[in-house]
Amino acid sequence: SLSHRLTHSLTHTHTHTLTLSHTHTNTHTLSHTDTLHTHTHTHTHTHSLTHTDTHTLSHTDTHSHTQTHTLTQTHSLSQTHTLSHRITHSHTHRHTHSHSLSHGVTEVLCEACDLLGWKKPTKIQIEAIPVALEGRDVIGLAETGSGKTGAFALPILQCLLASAQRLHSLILTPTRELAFQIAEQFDALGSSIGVKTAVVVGGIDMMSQALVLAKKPHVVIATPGRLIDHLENTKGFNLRALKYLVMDEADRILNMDFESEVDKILKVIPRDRRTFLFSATMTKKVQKLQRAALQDPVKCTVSSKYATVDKLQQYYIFIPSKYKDCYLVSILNELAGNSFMVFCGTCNNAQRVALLLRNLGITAIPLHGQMSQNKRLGALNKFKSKSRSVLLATDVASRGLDIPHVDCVINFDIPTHSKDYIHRVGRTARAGRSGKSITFVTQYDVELFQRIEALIGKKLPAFPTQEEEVMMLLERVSEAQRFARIEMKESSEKRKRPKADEEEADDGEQSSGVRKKIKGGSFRGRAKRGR
Ligand SMILES: Nc1ncnc2c1ncn2[C@@H]1O[C@H](COP(=O)(O)OP(=O)(O)OP(=O)(O)O)[C@@H](O)[C@H]1O
Repeated sequence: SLSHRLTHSLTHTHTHTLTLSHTHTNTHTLSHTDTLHTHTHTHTHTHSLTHTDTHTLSHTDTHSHTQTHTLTQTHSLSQTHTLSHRITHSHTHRHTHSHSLSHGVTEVLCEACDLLGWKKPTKIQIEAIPVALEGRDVIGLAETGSGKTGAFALPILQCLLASAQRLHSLILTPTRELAFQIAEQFDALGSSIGVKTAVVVGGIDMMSQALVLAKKPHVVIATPGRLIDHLENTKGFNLRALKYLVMDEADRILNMDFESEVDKILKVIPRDRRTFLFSATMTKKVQKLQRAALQDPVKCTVSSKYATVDKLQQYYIFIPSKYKDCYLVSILNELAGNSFMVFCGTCNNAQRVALLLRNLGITAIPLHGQMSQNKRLGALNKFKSKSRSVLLATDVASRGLDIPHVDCVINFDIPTHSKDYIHRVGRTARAGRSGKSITFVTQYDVELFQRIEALIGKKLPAFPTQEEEVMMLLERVSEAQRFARIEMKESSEKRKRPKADEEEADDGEQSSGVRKKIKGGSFRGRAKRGR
């Protein structure tokens, strides 16, 4: 009965020769892969026919609706069981709401956006999605927090809907946390159509990742180093059938740090693929962009120059280097009740300042590259769930992390690369919310600060502080500094000892408890202007 229906449907389609021949061309190209994929694509072919057919017939003939259903069931015989099954669902939907497509995004994905509370597409999504759906390569440049992830995830999901395939897309990101976050967004948008994702990042057991990869997910989200590891060492894993490559934070991925990794990856994925580059700051160096091997890309630029978000109030304070800790404590105290991300230049300083703040009763937690991956995720989750109000981070957290409730970003150590400034302050004032940033500028940082102002094309106002009040904290901050130094020393000795339980720095939450030696309760309770 199946074949009968198929023939029937084909007959129908034959009347629409134009569309059909298009589908045929497609199949032809695709079948030039290995045997396994020819198999999958045969199904895709079937599906495409159905698609064309349904689309045309649905305006006139209700009967064709049922027909499509049966045909798509054929499709679900392929490996991609769940996805295909849901595809049926989406098609059925399309019949009932054939006009509620938005910017070319199909109904079922629009519904997933609705569930996330995305009422209308953001500017970059309006620009990039239709172009990506046309099958073009895209360079997407838009300010922080403007929904770039959705701008590349939706077209990929839609492509998967049209022709389901395992190991279909690869998203490269510079940091582990960002990889998890992107996977969450793919899962949220794609769960109703059964999309399977895998996160492949360092700091996590290779074996368990290999098992996940053996299940052949549709979308792999990876940091470059660990992906290479798997490409080289995990049997049966390859990306030879890849359809989409995305470089998120593309300027960073195309940077020197990832040079050899990216080159290796590009060698083992098909040339005949789509490539998307997205970032809030993009390299202008054509040479670097060429490395991504884009084919006639369309540039979707939403912000002119390196704009920071309108709803972000940016300040600086000019202070002597030796009083930085004191000013930090004073500002955290003055703006108590908010959530802060405080950026430090080194892992060591992030750790030190976290201990110092904790000694003063402020719920602070560090996040940096010398912590174990478990601790890193733990710290992020504690901050996300608001059980810690201050996250002390290095630039490992400056890009991409989407934590909606961050009210204030403090550049405790000024960023040495001006572009990092844009990414750091972009952790607040996301998706239309407002936020504040304060950059500490010491006698040593004037030139760097001027470079930042030139990059963003703005002169920043000074953040108002009362010097005398700040200085009143000096004694207590000095005491806390002293204890933090002792704790740092203790934990570094612990690490040096053989058989230390943890090789990497921990987050200090289980540290020696020196802070208990500082008498009295919480710092805030006693501060002059505390609230
Ligand atoms: N159409 C939309 N409507 C409302 N919110 C959206 C929409 N698209 C994305 N968002 C939300 O906006 C937030 C920021 O999105 P996203 O993380 O993709 O930003 P980004 O542009 O990648 O930022 P960054 O440059 O910092 O990486 C997320 O919480 C996301 O859920």
